[in-house]
Amino acid sequence: MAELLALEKVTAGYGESVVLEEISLAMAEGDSLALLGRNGVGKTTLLTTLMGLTRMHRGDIRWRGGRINGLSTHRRAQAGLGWVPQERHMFPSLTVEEHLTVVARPGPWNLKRIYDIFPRLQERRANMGNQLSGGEQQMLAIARALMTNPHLLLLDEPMEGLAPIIVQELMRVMRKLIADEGLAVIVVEQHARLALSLTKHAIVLDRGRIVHQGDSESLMADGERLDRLVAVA
Ligand SMILES: Nc1ncnc2c1ncn2[C@@H]1O[C@H](COP(=O)(O)OP(=O)(O)OP(=O)(O)O)[C@@H](O)[C@H]1O
Repeated sequence: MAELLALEKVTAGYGESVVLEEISLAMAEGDSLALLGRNGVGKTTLLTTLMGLTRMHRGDIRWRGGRINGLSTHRRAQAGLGWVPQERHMFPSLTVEEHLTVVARPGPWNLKRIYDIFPRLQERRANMGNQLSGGEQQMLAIARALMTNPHLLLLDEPMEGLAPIIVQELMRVMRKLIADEGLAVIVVEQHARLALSLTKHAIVLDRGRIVHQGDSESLMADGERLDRLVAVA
């Protein structure tokens, strides 16, 4: 499989402060990566660095063969990086359908396919952004990123604060996206086992450095190691 994304010794942070140190990783087209680690170790910062929102001190980011270090967030989104931020960023004055249509770009994902995969959003198509439950907002945040027809979806704690039944529904959708649609994803998750069950590969960060890199299945099978690395309950 062709290389989709590669980070080479990326050191990045905010202003003078360094949060990520010497991060190197590579993903192929259609690959899926769980990004794990305790609170505050730099997982969100890694996603925002991919989107060009932090200060890169050193290193290179390669995207589909070209260096993108200097590209703006907007250009990265145009190049196929789809970001679903933790805060979801819904607009109170737009309907569900407007959230989806304003960002639409040509490609396999369109309104019909989005409504097929998220029937709940079709039911809510005329509701405003501030009239949605937390679960519906998360579905809309993912759907909106899909409407940009990304080559890689970056998901920042998609399950956070959601009821178990909604988590199940989102897991079903994400499994479909990854396994059936072959969409490449990076998923940051506090629920390590959920993220590992979805993905092929896993990375664990600690204090801004990669402390484990391997396939998700073996990390899942080694519960003791997993608990030690991410301190899950
Ligand atoms: N905008 C910012 N400006 C300065 N420092 C920041 C900023 N955002 C995050 N940090 C710092 O960067 C470090 C890593 O934070 P980050 O949010 O990337 O971690 P995380 O692993 O995603 O944690 P969490 O699971 O709590 O979201 C923390 O020390 C945090 O205080």
